[in-house]
Amino acid sequence: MGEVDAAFIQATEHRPKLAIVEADGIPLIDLSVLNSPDLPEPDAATIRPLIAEIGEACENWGFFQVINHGVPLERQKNLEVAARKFFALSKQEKKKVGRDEVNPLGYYDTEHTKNVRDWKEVFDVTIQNPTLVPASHEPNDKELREYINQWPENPPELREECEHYAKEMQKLAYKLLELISLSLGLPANHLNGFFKDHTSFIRLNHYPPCPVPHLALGVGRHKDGGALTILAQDDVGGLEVKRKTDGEWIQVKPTHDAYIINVVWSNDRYESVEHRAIVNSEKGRISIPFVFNPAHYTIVEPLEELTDDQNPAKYKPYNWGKFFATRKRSNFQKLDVENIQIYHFRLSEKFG
Ligand SMILES: O=C(O)CCC(=O)C(=O)O
Ligand SMILES: [Fe+2]
Repeated sequence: MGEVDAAFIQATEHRPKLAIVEADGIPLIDLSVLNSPDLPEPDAATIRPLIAEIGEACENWGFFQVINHGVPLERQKNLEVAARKFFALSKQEKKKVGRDEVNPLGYYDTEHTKNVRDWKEVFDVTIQNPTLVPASHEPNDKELREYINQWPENPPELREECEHYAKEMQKLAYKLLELISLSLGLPANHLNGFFKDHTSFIRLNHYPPCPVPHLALGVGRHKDGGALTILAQDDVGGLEVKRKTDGEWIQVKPTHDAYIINVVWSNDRYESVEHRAIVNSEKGRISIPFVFNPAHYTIVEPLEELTDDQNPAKYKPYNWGKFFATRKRSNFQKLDVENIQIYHFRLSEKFG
């Protein structure tokens, strides 16, 4: 292995099989009925089949892809090009916008997932600039801190491309939230209140070619922490999703002009799914998650409408900002305990 730091090496059971598992991919859902300029506002009967499809995809997979989503392709492509230019700069240039203990936005190349180092570098941007978050994870500390974007000098267009892209992602996120609400039998705007002062962000992921793709991962297995992730990937491929039915890792093949949607919340009715990214020895890869998060003061708890005697709440209420602050803190260093995850807020099985 020679030049590869042992911090990157996965335990045997987590190493990727590089042979592709041939399997039905995650569901592909066509949103054209929402976006066709020829149609008037879609009425309930027109979108009913779409809602059923979304409900099924969430229930069976927790992941799905959308096409004809209304986001102009050039928004994504332009951001990808700008991201590649940024990551091609020298380490020294990139570290000028490096993240630190005070401001976790910007460039970072030593993230660990489950205590193993990821074979990647990232650039994080918040959408509401500045974003307010709790200064510490201590429950009684009410102090807030501002996270502020750090823009590199080069490429100069990175900022504008991120901002354009963020606008499109917000539009798509609200559409998806409405569809998801409807698929849960709730009014379309039911979830919007949670996202009034949302604290969403965009991450640019770059996975450089890796000399030991059978031993390391671009990002180790994890569940996303926000409410909803909208992920764009380039045409290299590497995303794998753990299939619920048998625990097999399934590749999400890159699909032209599609976004991958990962639904994270809803009292386990729709369970967030584990996923990871594998790397390869030849090609660098870019992926761009947009993570839709509520405001820091939001108390996240199972919706009353989704709980009853038969389906009691499976999570304790928790403060979103404190959860986020704790997670950010533990992402910084290799810790002896596992990084905080949503399931740490799960009530014990006897309530579940
Ligand atoms: O690169 C990918 O396809 C997945 C990235 C991811 O899961 C993440 O950044 O949370
Ligand atoms: Fe993820």
